[in-house]
Amino acid sequence: MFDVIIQDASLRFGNHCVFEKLNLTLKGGKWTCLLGGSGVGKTSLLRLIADLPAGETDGKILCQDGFPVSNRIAWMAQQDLLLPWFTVLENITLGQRLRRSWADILKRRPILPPEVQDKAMSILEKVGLTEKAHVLPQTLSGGQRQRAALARTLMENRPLVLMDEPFGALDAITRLNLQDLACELLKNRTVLLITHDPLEALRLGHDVYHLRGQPAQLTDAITPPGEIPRSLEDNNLMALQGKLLDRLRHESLLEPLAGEQ
Ligand SMILES: Nc1ncnc2c1ncn2[C@@H]1O[C@H](COP(=O)(O)OP(=O)(O)OP(=O)(O)O)[C@@H](O)[C@H]1O
Repeated sequence: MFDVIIQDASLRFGNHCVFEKLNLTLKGGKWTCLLGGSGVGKTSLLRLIADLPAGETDGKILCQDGFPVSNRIAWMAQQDLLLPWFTVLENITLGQRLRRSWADILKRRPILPPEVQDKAMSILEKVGLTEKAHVLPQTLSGGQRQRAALARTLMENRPLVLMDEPFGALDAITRLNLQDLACELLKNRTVLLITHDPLEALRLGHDVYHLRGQPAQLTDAITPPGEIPRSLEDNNLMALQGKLLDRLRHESLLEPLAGEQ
């Protein structure tokens, strides 16, 4: 487990400075949650960490252990990005399929070696999708599709997991269940989760940040007490949610006022 240090990150699209000299440490093996209004720069920050930038960028992404961050990242998005013509099993082993070498192909090695297939089936069992391994994604519910996407993320077995509103489109109960499942299965990974839901951030985040303004800046971290996923019956959580909602609402009320001046 290693910290990921984002140092003096800047992003600009022409005259639009999204953020400038932004600093953030993702603690090793912990969940960092990021809230913020639409268009403030959350996804852009994720893309910058994953080295998928658009626009002019600056700054450094450092791993505490000195190794580069590339090849250590798994990504989970709001859209499950399952390929409709592949079965669930084929989808979750997509990375392994795409990384087949010419030698594997020329030597006619199986597309999925037995050990990869076993690992995939064991992950599908963990996310409760054993029965769905050989069906197409179109036959799955929204929650099942996101569980398949989580399984694909787990197949990649990367220490740093970047999640861009992965539960945003789900109903409240499915969302809570998937939050619990993700917490269990991503234990000891370093996770950066973007969400619009303060309760989700407070249930899952060891550190919760709010990105606001233009150029965007991070507020100080909120560090709710207790293990994650935190219980909904935790009074602390509800009190913090109230404060955070107030802060987020205050920001959205300020925006049109600033525009009027
Ligand atoms: N390729 C691009 N070219 C120009 N501007 C861009 C590009 N990508 C993003 N932007 C701008 O950068 C800003 C930040 O976008 P970003 O997608 O990071 O926001 P966000 O906080 O993730 O928003 P949301 O919560 O709505 O997804 C926005 O103003 C957006 O219009």
